[in-house]
Amino acid sequence: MQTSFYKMHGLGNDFVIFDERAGHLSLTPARIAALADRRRGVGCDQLVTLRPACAEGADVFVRFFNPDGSEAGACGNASRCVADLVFWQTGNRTPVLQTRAGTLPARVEQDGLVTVDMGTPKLDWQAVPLAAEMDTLHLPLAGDPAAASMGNPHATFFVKDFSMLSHGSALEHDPLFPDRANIGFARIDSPERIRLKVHERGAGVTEACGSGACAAVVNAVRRGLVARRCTVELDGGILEIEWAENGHVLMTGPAAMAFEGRVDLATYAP
Ligand SMILES: N[C@@H](CCC[C@H](N)C(=O)O)C(=O)O
Repeated sequence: MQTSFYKMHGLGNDFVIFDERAGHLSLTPARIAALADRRRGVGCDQLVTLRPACAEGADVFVRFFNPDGSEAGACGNASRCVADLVFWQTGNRTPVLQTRAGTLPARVEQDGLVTVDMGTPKLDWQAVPLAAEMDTLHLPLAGDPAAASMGNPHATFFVKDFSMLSHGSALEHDPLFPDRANIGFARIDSPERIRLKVHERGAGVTEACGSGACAAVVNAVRRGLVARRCTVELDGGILEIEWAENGHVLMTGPAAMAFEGRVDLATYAP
Protein backbone atom coordinates (compact mmCIF):
# COMPACT_ATOMS: atom_id res chain seq x y z
CA MET A 1 0.00 0.00 0.00
CA GLN A 2 1.35 3.41 -0.94
CA THR A 3 1.42 6.25 1.60
CA SER A 4 1.83 9.82 0.41
CA PHE A 5 4.18 12.38 1.94
CA TYR A 6 5.33 15.94 1.34
CA LYS A 7 8.96 16.90 0.97
CA MET A 8 9.54 20.47 2.19
CA HIS A 9 12.50 22.53 3.33
CA GLY A 10 13.31 25.69 5.24
CA LEU A 11 16.66 27.12 4.07
CA GLY A 12 17.80 23.66 2.97
CA ASN A 13 16.90 22.00 6.30
CA ASP A 14 14.70 19.33 4.71
CA PHE A 15 11.70 17.37 5.92
CA VAL A 16 9.56 14.41 4.97
CA ILE A 17 6.06 15.14 6.27
CA PHE A 18 3.48 12.39 6.84
CA ASP A 19 -0.14 13.34 7.47
CA GLU A 20 -1.61 11.02 10.12
CA ARG A 21 -4.81 13.02 10.60
CA ALA A 22 -6.86 10.39 8.76
CA GLY A 23 -5.25 7.47 10.63
CA HIS A 24 -2.04 6.50 12.40
CA LEU A 25 0.86 5.15 10.39
CA SER A 26 3.32 2.69 11.85
CA LEU A 27 6.35 4.98 12.05
CA THR A 28 8.74 3.20 14.42
CA PRO A 29 12.21 4.66 15.17
CA ALA A 30 13.79 2.04 12.86
CA ARG A 31 11.39 2.88 10.03
CA ILE A 32 11.96 6.63 10.52
CA ALA A 33 15.72 6.06 10.31
CA ALA A 34 15.26 3.98 7.12
CA LEU A 35 13.05 6.62 5.48
CA ALA A 36 15.48 9.42 6.43
CA ASP A 37 18.45 7.57 4.89
CA ARG A 38 19.68 9.66 1.93
CA ARG A 39 20.91 6.68 -0.09
CA ARG A 40 18.40 3.95 0.68
CA GLY A 41 15.34 5.98 1.69
CA VAL A 42 13.66 9.28 0.82
CA GLY A 43 16.26 11.28 2.75
CA CYS A 44 15.71 14.17 5.14
CA ASP A 45 17.11 16.02 8.14
CA GLN A 46 13.86 15.42 10.08
CA LEU A 47 10.71 13.36 9.60
CA VAL A 48 7.56 15.19 10.66
CA THR A 49 4.12 13.81 11.48
CA LEU A 50 0.79 15.64 11.60
CA ARG A 51 -2.02 14.44 13.87
CA PRO A 52 -5.31 15.99 14.98
CA ALA A 53 -4.71 18.69 17.61
CA CYS A 54 -6.05 18.23 21.14
CA ALA A 55 -4.86 21.57 22.63
CA GLU A 56 -7.48 24.30 22.63
CA GLY A 57 -7.19 26.62 19.65
CA ALA A 58 -4.57 24.50 17.89
CA ASP A 59 -5.04 23.40 14.27
CA VAL A 60 -2.65 20.46 14.11
CA PHE A 61 -0.41 18.40 16.41
CA VAL A 62 3.11 18.27 14.99
CA ARG A 63 5.91 15.87 15.99
CA PHE A 64 9.54 16.00 14.87
CA PHE A 65 11.90 13.01 14.52
CA ASN A 66 15.64 13.01 13.80
CA PRO A 67 17.25 10.65 11.24
CA ASP A 68 18.49 8.47 14.12
CA GLY A 69 14.84 7.86 15.09
CA SER A 70 14.92 10.06 18.21
CA GLU A 71 12.14 12.58 18.83
CA ALA A 72 12.76 16.32 19.29
CA GLY A 73 10.46 18.68 21.16
CA ALA A 74 10.95 21.50 18.66
CA CYS A 75 12.07 22.22 15.12
CA GLY A 76 11.90 25.80 13.93
CA ASN A 77 12.34 25.26 10.19
CA ALA A 78 9.81 22.40 10.09
CA SER A 79 7.33 24.53 12.08
CA ARG A 80 7.45 27.18 9.32
CA CYS A 81 6.98 24.47 6.68
CA VAL A 82 3.96 22.96 8.46
CA ALA A 83 2.39 26.42 8.90
CA ASP A 84 2.86 27.02 5.17
CA LEU A 85 1.39 23.59 4.35
CA VAL A 86 -1.69 24.25 6.51
CA PHE A 87 -2.11 27.64 4.76
CA TRP A 88 -1.81 25.94 1.35
CA GLN A 89 -4.39 23.30 2.36
CA THR A 90 -6.93 25.54 4.14
CA GLY A 91 -6.22 29.19 3.28
CA ASN A 92 -5.69 29.91 7.00
CA ARG A 93 -2.79 32.39 7.25
CA THR A 94 -2.56 32.13 11.04
CA PRO A 95 -2.42 28.43 11.92
CA VAL A 96 -1.61 27.37 15.48
CA LEU A 97 0.72 24.40 15.86
CA GLN A 98 0.54 22.11 18.87
CA THR A 99 3.97 20.62 19.62
CA ARG A 100 5.53 18.79 22.56
CA ALA A 101 7.23 22.09 23.44
CA GLY A 102 3.96 24.03 23.54
CA THR A 103 1.41 25.70 21.31
CA LEU A 104 3.05 27.86 18.63
CA PRO A 105 1.03 30.52 16.75
CA ALA A 106 2.24 31.10 13.19
CA ARG A 107 1.57 33.67 10.47
CA VAL A 108 2.06 33.28 6.73
CA GLU A 109 2.87 36.78 5.46
CA GLN A 110 1.70 38.18 2.10
CA ASP A 111 5.29 37.99 0.83
CA GLY A 112 5.35 34.25 1.56
CA LEU A 113 7.68 34.44 4.57
CA VAL A 114 6.44 32.61 7.67
CA THR A 115 6.71 33.82 11.26
CA VAL A 116 6.43 31.33 14.12
CA ASP A 117 6.18 32.33 17.78
CA MET A 118 8.63 29.78 19.20
CA GLY A 119 7.55 30.49 22.79
CA THR A 120 9.76 31.46 25.72
CA PRO A 121 13.25 29.97 26.08
CA LYS A 122 14.04 27.91 29.16
CA LEU A 123 17.26 29.31 30.51
CA ASP A 124 17.62 26.91 33.44
CA TRP A 125 17.60 23.80 31.24
CA GLN A 126 21.31 23.10 31.75
CA ALA A 127 21.93 22.24 35.40
CA VAL A 128 25.39 23.82 35.55
CA PRO A 129 26.73 26.94 33.78
CA LEU A 130 28.45 25.57 30.67
CA ALA A 131 31.37 27.98 30.77
CA ALA A 132 32.37 26.69 34.21
CA GLU A 133 32.34 23.10 32.91
CA MET A 134 34.55 23.64 29.85
CA ASP A 135 37.52 21.82 31.37
CA THR A 136 35.40 18.67 31.86
CA LEU A 137 34.79 18.39 28.11
CA HIS A 138 38.24 16.87 27.41
CA LEU A 139 38.34 18.66 24.08
CA PRO A 140 40.73 21.35 22.88
CA LEU A 141 37.95 23.92 22.86
CA ALA A 142 37.94 27.63 23.30
CA GLY A 143 34.93 29.84 23.84
CA ASP A 144 32.44 30.61 26.48
CA PRO A 145 29.32 28.57 25.71
CA ALA A 146 25.81 29.24 26.92
CA ALA A 147 22.75 26.98 27.09
CA ALA A 148 19.11 27.59 26.29
CA SER A 149 16.19 25.31 25.52
CA MET A 150 13.70 26.26 22.83
CA GLY A 151 11.76 23.09 23.67
CA ASN A 152 14.91 21.26 22.57
CA PRO A 153 18.36 21.61 24.10
CA HIS A 154 20.94 23.98 22.58
CA ALA A 155 24.46 24.95 23.57
CA THR A 156 25.88 27.97 21.75
CA PHE A 157 29.64 28.44 21.46
CA PHE A 158 30.74 31.98 20.55
CA VAL A 159 33.61 31.62 18.11
CA LYS A 160 35.90 33.63 15.83
CA ASP A 161 35.89 30.92 13.10
CA PHE A 162 34.23 27.55 12.55
CA SER A 163 37.20 25.25 13.13
CA MET A 164 35.37 23.79 16.16
CA LEU A 165 32.53 22.42 13.97
CA SER A 166 34.29 19.06 13.70
CA HIS A 167 33.87 18.66 17.49
CA GLY A 168 30.07 18.91 17.16
CA SER A 169 29.43 15.19 17.46
CA ALA A 170 31.69 14.76 20.51
CA LEU A 171 29.99 17.73 22.17
CA GLU A 172 26.50 16.41 21.31
CA HIS A 173 27.33 13.18 23.13
CA ASP A 174 29.29 14.69 26.05
CA PRO A 175 28.04 13.43 29.47
CA LEU A 176 27.49 17.11 30.33
CA PHE A 177 24.29 16.83 28.26
CA PRO A 178 22.12 13.99 29.62
CA ASP A 179 19.68 14.30 26.67
CA ARG A 180 22.47 15.15 24.23
CA ALA A 181 22.30 18.66 22.73
CA ASN A 182 22.26 20.65 19.52
CA ILE A 183 25.60 22.45 19.30
CA GLY A 184 25.68 25.91 17.72
CA PHE A 185 28.80 27.84 16.68
CA ALA A 186 28.01 31.54 16.51
CA ARG A 187 30.26 34.29 15.16
CA ILE A 188 29.07 37.77 16.08
CA ASP A 189 29.48 39.87 12.92
CA SER A 190 27.76 42.99 14.29
CA PRO A 191 25.25 43.85 17.06
CA GLU A 192 22.50 42.97 14.54
CA ARG A 193 24.03 39.99 12.76
CA ILE A 194 25.17 36.49 13.72
CA ARG A 195 26.80 33.92 11.42
CA LEU A 196 25.76 30.48 12.71
CA LYS A 197 26.51 26.85 11.97
CA VAL A 198 24.77 24.09 13.91
CA HIS A 199 25.61 20.46 14.55
CA GLU A 200 22.14 19.08 15.20
CA ARG A 201 21.45 16.36 17.73
CA GLY A 202 20.60 13.12 15.93
CA ALA A 203 21.20 14.66 12.50
CA GLY A 204 24.70 16.17 12.19
CA VAL A 205 25.54 19.49 10.53
CA THR A 206 22.52 20.86 8.63
CA GLU A 207 22.18 23.83 6.26
CA ALA A 208 20.04 25.65 8.83
CA CYS A 209 18.56 25.14 12.29
CA GLY A 210 15.65 27.40 13.26
CA SER A 211 15.56 26.58 16.95
CA GLY A 212 19.37 26.88 16.99
CA ALA A 213 19.09 30.39 15.53
CA CYS A 214 16.58 31.33 18.26
CA ALA A 215 18.85 29.91 20.98
CA ALA A 216 21.91 31.70 19.53
CA VAL A 217 20.14 35.07 19.63
CA VAL A 218 18.80 34.45 23.16
CA ASN A 219 22.26 33.45 24.40
CA ALA A 220 23.96 36.35 22.60
CA VAL A 221 21.46 38.87 24.00
CA ARG A 222 22.06 37.51 27.52
CA ARG A 223 25.80 38.09 26.97
CA GLY A 224 25.16 41.66 25.75
CA LEU A 225 26.56 40.80 22.30
CA VAL A 226 23.58 41.59 20.04
CA ALA A 227 20.28 43.48 19.97
CA ARG A 228 16.98 41.68 20.60
CA ARG A 229 16.20 41.85 16.85
CA CYS A 230 18.88 40.11 14.93
CA THR A 231 19.62 38.60 11.51
CA VAL A 232 21.04 35.09 11.65
CA GLU A 233 22.94 33.93 8.57
CA LEU A 234 23.10 30.16 8.16
CA ASP A 235 24.65 28.12 5.34
CA GLY A 236 21.18 27.84 3.75
CA GLY A 237 20.16 31.50 4.09
CA ILE A 238 18.76 34.11 6.44
CA LEU A 239 16.41 34.03 9.44
CA GLU A 240 15.17 37.11 11.25
CA ILE A 241 14.88 36.48 15.00
CA GLU A 242 13.33 38.73 17.62
CA TRP A 243 13.40 38.04 21.36
CA ALA A 244 10.37 40.18 22.14
CA GLU A 245 9.92 42.11 25.38
CA ASN A 246 7.19 39.63 26.46
CA GLY A 247 9.85 36.89 26.46
CA HIS A 248 8.65 35.12 23.31
CA VAL A 249 11.05 34.39 20.46
CA LEU A 250 9.72 35.19 16.97
CA MET A 251 11.38 33.49 14.02
CA THR A 252 10.75 34.64 10.42
CA GLY A 253 11.98 32.92 7.28
CA PRO A 254 11.00 31.04 4.15
CA ALA A 255 9.33 27.64 3.69
CA ALA A 256 9.33 25.73 0.42
CA MET A 257 7.56 22.70 -1.04
CA ALA A 258 9.97 20.46 -2.98
CA PHE A 259 7.61 17.68 -4.11
CA GLU A 260 4.90 15.22 -3.10
CA GLY A 261 5.73 11.53 -3.17
CA ARG A 262 4.49 8.07 -2.26
CA VAL A 263 6.22 5.21 -0.47
CA ASP A 264 5.34 1.67 0.52
CA LEU A 265 6.09 1.87 4.27
CA ALA A 266 6.15 -1.94 4.53
CA THR A 267 9.30 -2.07 2.40
CA TYR A 268 11.17 -0.01 5.02
CA ALA A 269 12.37 -1.40 8.35
CA PRO A 270 9.61 -2.79 10.65
N1 LIG B 1 16.22 21.45 12.40
C1 LIG B 1 15.66 21.88 13.57
C2 LIG B 1 15.87 21.18 14.87
C3 LIG B 1 15.57 19.68 14.78
C4 LIG B 1 15.61 18.93 16.09
C5 LIG B 1 17.00 18.80 16.70
N2 LIG B 1 17.89 18.04 15.87
C6 LIG B 1 16.88 18.17 18.09
O1 LIG B 1 17.11 16.97 18.26
O2 LIG B 1 16.53 18.90 19.03
C7 LIG B 1 15.26 23.32 13.64
O3 LIG B 1 15.11 23.94 12.56
O4 LIG B 1 15.01 23.83 14.72
